[in-house]
Amino acid sequence: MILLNSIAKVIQAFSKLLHIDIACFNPDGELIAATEEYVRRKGRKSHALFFNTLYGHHITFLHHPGKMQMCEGCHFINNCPSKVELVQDMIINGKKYGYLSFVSFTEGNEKVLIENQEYYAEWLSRLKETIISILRDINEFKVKDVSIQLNPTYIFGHSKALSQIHSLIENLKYSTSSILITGETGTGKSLLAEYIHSTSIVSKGPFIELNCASIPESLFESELFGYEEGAFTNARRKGKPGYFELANKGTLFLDEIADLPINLQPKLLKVLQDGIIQRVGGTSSKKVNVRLIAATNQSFDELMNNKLFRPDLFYRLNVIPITIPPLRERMEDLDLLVEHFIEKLQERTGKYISTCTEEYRKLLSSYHWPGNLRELENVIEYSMNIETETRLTQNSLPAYLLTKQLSKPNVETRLCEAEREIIIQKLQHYGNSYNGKQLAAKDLGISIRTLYRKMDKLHIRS
Ligand SMILES: Nc1ncnc2c1ncn2[C@@H]1O[C@H](COP(=O)(O)OP(=O)(O)OP(=O)(O)O)[C@@H](O)[C@H]1O
Repeated sequence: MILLNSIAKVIQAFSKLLHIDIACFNPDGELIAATEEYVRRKGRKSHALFFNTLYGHHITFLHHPGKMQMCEGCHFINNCPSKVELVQDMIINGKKYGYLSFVSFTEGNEKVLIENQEYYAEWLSRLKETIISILRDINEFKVKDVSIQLNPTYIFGHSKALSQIHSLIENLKYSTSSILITGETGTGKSLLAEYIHSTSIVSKGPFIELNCASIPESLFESELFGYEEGAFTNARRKGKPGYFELANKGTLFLDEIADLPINLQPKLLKVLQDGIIQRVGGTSSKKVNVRLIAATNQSFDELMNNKLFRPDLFYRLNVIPITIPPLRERMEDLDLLVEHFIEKLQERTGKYISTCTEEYRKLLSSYHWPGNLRELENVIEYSMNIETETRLTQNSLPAYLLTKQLSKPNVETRLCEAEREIIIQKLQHYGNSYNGKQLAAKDLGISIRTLYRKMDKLHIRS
């Protein structure tokens, strides 16, 4: 759904030149850029299973793909809108960059592609080289291309809190002030950040997302600010742009900002104040124009009390604070969200169920949703997969949810809930990064492996 503006632009140019549709996928089979027609016809589904069958084939020619045996396992089996596809692995020196596909959806184009296979295969190879050279410069799979997700669907619902957030965002259309989004896990902070970008004055620029919890501390500075050639051992020739440079004239979304190492915080503060960055190992400076949105599910009061977050940076980020309440505090929005997720998941599950029974709805509304919207979406996806009726019924709800509804919690359930709360508290305190988990495990007196096992069992997101 996101990103790589430069790849999207190259794809548009090749598509215009060759009069065909084009799609580009990452090594996991997720779409990272495509022509609009491709997205309209085939959506943004992951093609992981299908591509696995193609790995190592170099260029594969698919005529009426939905009917081919090798398409077994693909969502579009027997119902594929593509007439012809020319697919190529993007592999260089054994490193997998993903897949590229030239597609024709019309009969006229189908004929041209079949008759000129070699010509198109040559262009496919050229496009592959161009894209790989871009991907080498960008940490591609953390970056998202807004150019093909112009309108992330954000459901605001009828609750007072969400209506207020909606009006605030309407008011912010022409602003590039920093925003700090807080809220429990799964409340929709990342989606809201994308939505704010897509409705803002910088929406034509890139939306670059960086999860601060996923980057090793030693790489933070070079990831944020980039580096020059020779800055350190293994540095790339010609250096590499950092996230600030990539987000120039657009939005930089720093997710899990509370995990930003304390020694880097003054550097971030400085860039936010003067808009000037200097690459690691570089001597010259560059002015960047970046709108910053940050998000966290941790409490800043606690972090600041424990001297893990600098108050000056907090105030600089918190110019416009937005707090998304947990789902259990805005159950008025549940119906709308259920409808939205059912519709959203039709394609993925291949079930064209459009609603649920009253009983199903009631059971959902009496649950407390610790995982918020993410958990709700997962429950609905589960139900849609196993439901045999034309509406979602209570029979398709996951067992854990039904047990919680039908019986009073027994001692074991209560213990699990207490354990879950304590672990979540510790993770909020120490952060969700690997280091944070190590500290949390130490504090709890368990090994990190036991912590992971418990997180898995108690459905705590790692
Ligand atoms: N208002 C909404 N309308 C529609 N879908 C939503 C909404 N809020 C969240 N979702 C969906 O719920 C899921 C979780 O949302 P998201 O990843 O944005 O949450 P988050 O708060 O950033 O989570 P975390 O803190 O764990 O990173 C996503 O699939 C997202 O699309």
